Amino acid sequence: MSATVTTAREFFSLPDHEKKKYEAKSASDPIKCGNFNVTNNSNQNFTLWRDYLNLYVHPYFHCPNKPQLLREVVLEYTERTRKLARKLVESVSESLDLEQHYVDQVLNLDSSFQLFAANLYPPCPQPDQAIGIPPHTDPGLFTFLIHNGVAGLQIEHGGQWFNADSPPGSILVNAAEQLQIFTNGRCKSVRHRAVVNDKRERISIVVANGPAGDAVVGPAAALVRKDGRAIYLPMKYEEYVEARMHGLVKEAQLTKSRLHGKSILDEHVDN
Ligand SMILES: O=C(O)CCC(=O)C(=O)O
Ligand SMILES: [Fe+2]
Repeated sequence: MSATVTTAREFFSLPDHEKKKYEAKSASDPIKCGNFNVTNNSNQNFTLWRDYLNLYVHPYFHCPNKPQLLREVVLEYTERTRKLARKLVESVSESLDLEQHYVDQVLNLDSSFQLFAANLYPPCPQPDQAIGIPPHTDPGLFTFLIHNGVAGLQIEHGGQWFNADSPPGSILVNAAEQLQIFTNGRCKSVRHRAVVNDKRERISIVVANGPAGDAVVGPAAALVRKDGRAIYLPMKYEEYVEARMHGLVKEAQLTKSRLHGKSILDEHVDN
């Protein structure tokens, strides 16, 4: 885990012309880096303070060639975390009495869509007027987060923000949006944000573990029968991710789906 943090940090230290090759051109580039160090963009009145590197790592693996060790380290970390994510999904499903076969068939985790993100938050001279990442929930089933030992992650609970800094050597696990949808609202995706500080640079490594891109994710049939209704609309995961990315680009519509311009996580009532 520490090699992953260190090597990802080295990516940000590469000369600009190396990083430029991977500068985000389109939201769906499999390798993209950039920064959000912009003031007053669109509807926000605070500065976004973050450099990032985003990689699609499964089912197809994409990674810059430099720094030298990055490929090897990201490959190992993402393979191992994929196994862990699978175990967690299986455990949750088992606890909800869902058939293993059904879960495999619907989510198709052999082809799971996995995203690796490195976030770099440089020390910020005015941390109370900036934010690393604004409040959001993550796409996917489970998100795993590790960091370089500097505090910054906050989690919302009951309308309040709490520091949620995991101890060194541990992986913080957040339930994400498709888990909420699949469990028909039983596992709530965790709203979180990253704050910045004026003293120490912070690095976080986030792995978003989703179902397969072509999996149509809606509430599990057995849970819908039990609950008498599906509270979310089904949607193909890759379409969801794409729609969401456009939301991210516009900064305004974090979880808006294309479905009637309605957030897929807004409760959907049939009548
Ligand atoms: O850096 C953090 O603590 C949070 C990062 C995060 O939420 C994300 O990349 O989705
Ligand atoms: Fe997140």
